[in-house]
Amino acid sequence: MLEIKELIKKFGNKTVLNIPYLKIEKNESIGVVGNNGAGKTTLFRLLLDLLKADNGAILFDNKNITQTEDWKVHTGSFLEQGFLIPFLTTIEYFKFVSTLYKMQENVFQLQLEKYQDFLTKEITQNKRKYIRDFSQGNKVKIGIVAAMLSNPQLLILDEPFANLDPSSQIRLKSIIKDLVINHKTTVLISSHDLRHITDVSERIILIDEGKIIKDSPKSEKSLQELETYFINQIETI
Ligand SMILES: Nc1ncnc2c1ncn2[C@@H]1O[C@H](COP(=O)(O)OP(=O)(O)OP(=O)(O)O)[C@@H](O)[C@H]1O
Repeated sequence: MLEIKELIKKFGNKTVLNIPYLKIEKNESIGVVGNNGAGKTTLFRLLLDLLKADNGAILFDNKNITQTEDWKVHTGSFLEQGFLIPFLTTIEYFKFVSTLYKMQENVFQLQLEKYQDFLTKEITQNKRKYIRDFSQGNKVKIGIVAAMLSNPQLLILDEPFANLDPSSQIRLKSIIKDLVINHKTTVLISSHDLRHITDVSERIILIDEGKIIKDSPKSEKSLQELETYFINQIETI
């Protein structure tokens, strides 16, 4: 589904991402981990064509994402609150998103129904409340649901668990697992929480200073290796 070749991103003189090659197959669930500033968000922004690479290419179904729009309708993402439109109500925003993805009304309604529990009553019952007036965590929920609304082939979420309460984290993990198992969605998620990541991902990619230093299937052993890596990072500070 996705192929990255010779990808380099610099800010000024500093190379913040350098990935010679990475392949992501359809229906993989991938967790991206790494310390602050490692390059996780930069990778996601490049995958979404929100940043221009200094070198290399990203292919979605063999087509360069900078040269075609085809992948956009198959990709759902939520990286940060800048993706939201604060002066809209939740339903107005979801409707806007459904239009972008050319969703039929009945499919849109079914999808909304599916995510009612995750959104919780605070969001679903406050129909006239603007997105700007919701709490940080509830804004994140709205952004995540918008990303999943169209049942995308590829779902990219940056730190989705960070602002969520424990109940919402559990609900989100169950939703992500359902997407992977029942809808064959390809999922790329970053998180600083190794437990959340290993709960929802079958493959874990570790980034350090812009480079992939570990890429392995999830297992007790790989989780231990990750924990050791992060402990060693403390000792080298
Ligand atoms: N617009 C920018 N201008 C300059 N440097 C940037 C810019 N965006 C990111 N960087 C730098 O690129 C590097 C990678 O940042 P990135 O946000 O991708 O890391 P991250 O792994 O997502 O970190 P975090 O876990 O803190 O979210 C950092 O050194 C960061 O300071």
